[in-house]
Amino acid sequence: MKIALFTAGGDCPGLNAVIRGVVLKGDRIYDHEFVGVRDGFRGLVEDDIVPLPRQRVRGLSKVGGTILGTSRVSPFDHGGTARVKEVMDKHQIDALIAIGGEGTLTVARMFHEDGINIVGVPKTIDNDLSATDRTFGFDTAVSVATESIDRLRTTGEAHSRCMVVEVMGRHAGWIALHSGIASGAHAILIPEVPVSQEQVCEWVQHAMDRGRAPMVVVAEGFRFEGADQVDKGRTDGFGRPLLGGIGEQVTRIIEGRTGIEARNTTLGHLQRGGVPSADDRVLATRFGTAAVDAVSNRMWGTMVALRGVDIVNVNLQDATRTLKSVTRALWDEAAILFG
Ligand SMILES: Nc1ncnc2c1ncn2[C@@H]1O[C@H](COP(=O)(O)OP(=O)(O)OP(=O)(O)O)[C@@H](O)[C@H]1O
Ligand SMILES: O=P(O)(O)OC[C@H]1O[C@](O)(CO)[C@@H](O)[C@@H]1O
Ligand SMILES: [Mg+2]
Repeated sequence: MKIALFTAGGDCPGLNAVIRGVVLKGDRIYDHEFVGVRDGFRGLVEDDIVPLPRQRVRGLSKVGGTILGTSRVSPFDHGGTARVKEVMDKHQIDALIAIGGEGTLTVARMFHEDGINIVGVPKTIDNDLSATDRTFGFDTAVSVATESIDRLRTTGEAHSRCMVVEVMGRHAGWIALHSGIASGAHAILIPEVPVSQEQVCEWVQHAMDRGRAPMVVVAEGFRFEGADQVDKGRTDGFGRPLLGGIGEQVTRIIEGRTGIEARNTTLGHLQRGGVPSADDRVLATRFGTAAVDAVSNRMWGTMVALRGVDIVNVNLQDATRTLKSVTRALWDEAAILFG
């Protein structure tokens, strides 16, 4: 078979390990031919296709980013499935492997419904896909955030300041929850659990009174009780608001209400860049080799997923139905130690 791979949506550590896993197993076991699509859906509608021989994927499992490039371009603004079929026919491509988050996989489901042979691989640092126990990229993002918080803690302690850290995650609080627990934060603020300004200041004051430099981890999608999400006033390539700015707001509120000096650090894209962790390399490689099995078995309209220690195949229809959110019970477990 001739198979085209593409990566779409935000990049994340491990994408190259998936590409390597697909191509090496596909070449060795099935004798498939591979091509790469440049910049996600942009390359698919603009016919930007490059050869992807096994030599091209050598040593890639430890390399961050994606050798294919990515974008948030929508295929439906540029001819949709009809155009994609045209490009596939021109290159005699039998099947697509879509590596992306919930947005990309939703489009993959639509392609499948329109008769395109496609298999998905879930990725995102946000870990917000319900059909898989974990997505690769998340472990690396949590490690980067945790190391950063550890560093902020020593400077916070030196100055007896409250340090606020804004982390990514879009509408899910997974990165905040995990990095906050790992670093022993005095408050973890997530989109799933709005809390009041009074409560946050009470935790900060309590930590200060115990002789600690208060550490607050806030997810970009958090909002105070009764308030709206804070965004940058700009939109992404698909017209959705870019989240960010809540860390600065939390910092000003803490200073204003408690008189404790506070500083905000927004980690931003540092969480997505650089080398993938060992765990993410392993998961991404396993997803890649399983995806090429799924294509070879013509399991169109499915994606690979982690269940326990096993890699399984799930229907894209089920996989894209709901986001995976942090439960109140999980947050409550962490909240016992706040303040
Ligand atoms: N419901 C949809 N209908 C049509 N196109 C969509 C839809 N959802 C997403 N897309 C297209 O797919 C692209 C990739 O999706 P998105 O930007 O949500 O990233 P993702 O794959 O979810 O990854 P991540 O969230 O980790 O960045 C979008 O920019 C958009 O062009
Ligand atoms: O790379 P962009 O377009 O700034 O998007 C940032 C968004 O992408 C993610 O990093 C991954 O979905 C989110 O956590 C964040 O809100
Ligand atoms: Mg998404």
